[in-house]
Amino acid sequence: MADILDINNLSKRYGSIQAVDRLTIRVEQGSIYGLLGPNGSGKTTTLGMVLDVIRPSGGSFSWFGQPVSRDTKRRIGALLETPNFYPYLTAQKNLRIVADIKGVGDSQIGHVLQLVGLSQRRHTTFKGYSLGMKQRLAIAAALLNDPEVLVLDEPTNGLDPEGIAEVRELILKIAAEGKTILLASHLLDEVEKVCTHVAVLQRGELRAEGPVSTILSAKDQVIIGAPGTARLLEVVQQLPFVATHHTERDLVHLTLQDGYSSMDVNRAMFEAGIVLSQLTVRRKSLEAQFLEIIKQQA
Ligand SMILES: Nc1ncnc2c1ncn2[C@@H]1O[C@H](COP(=O)(O)OP(=O)(O)OP(=O)(O)O)[C@@H](O)[C@H]1O
Repeated sequence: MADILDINNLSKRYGSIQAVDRLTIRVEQGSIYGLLGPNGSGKTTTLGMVLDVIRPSGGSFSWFGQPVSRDTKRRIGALLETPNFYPYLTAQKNLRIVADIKGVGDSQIGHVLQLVGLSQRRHTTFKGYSLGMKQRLAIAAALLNDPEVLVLDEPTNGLDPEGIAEVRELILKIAAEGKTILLASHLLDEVEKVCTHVAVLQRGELRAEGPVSTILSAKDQVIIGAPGTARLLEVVQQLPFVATHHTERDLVHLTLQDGYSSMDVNRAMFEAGIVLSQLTVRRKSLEAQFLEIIKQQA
């Protein structure tokens, strides 16, 4: 897959605050890429830099293999904050104004209204829209120039559950049209439901990156104990299907590679002549997984 966006050691410092610290990520064509992190982790600053509205302190990035330019910007649709629409004009008229500003003509208006599910309400004035509809209209505006990439900052912020569901569905629909999407979110649940890839940020630093299915997979933890922890640990270290392990008090905590279960652990221990005094499986929530990623390197 071709790279849409390449970010290389990108940094931003505000006085004593290192908002983004040598961030390196690649966004592949066709992905829905989530920047996930708590408030203040540098998501908005990162989006601002790649959209050329915030000047980096260091590092570089390229869009479609090229430095940022008017040409590359034309291929990107972005929604960093809720845009101002005219409250007393209809959705359609508002989009006409945006199309005019973007210099793209009216040809896409019907299509984008359809895409965001507002065709039926195109003659309603903006002030009569719910927050969810307003957000969808804003996304429609960002799509007017038929961009290859859509960049969204916290796209469901402030919406009610129905609005959140609508916007998430819309993101998937836009991606299904072949567009690449880069979005920032502090909601783990959102990234898990919507994104194909994720970069976890904390205090401006990259903590984990990759396909959502591997980074945020909520793996079970197998906890085992036996008299003689040293020998137990020795055997654990030789098991090829153990993904991670650590010791807490006298117990060894394991995560296993896909396709293996506590039964395999039990069998392997038995074969090594170890009789386990404890074997427990702890289901790990996604939330716990995320907190662990952040905690690991804090
Ligand atoms: N213009 C600025 N001047 C000084 N510090 C800033 C500025 N913009 C952002 N920061 C600081 O940089 C850090 C990263 O902020 P940023 O807004 O990028 O994070 P974020 O992950 O998008 O968080 P949020 O979801 O709260 O917007 C924070 O500590 C923030 O206070």
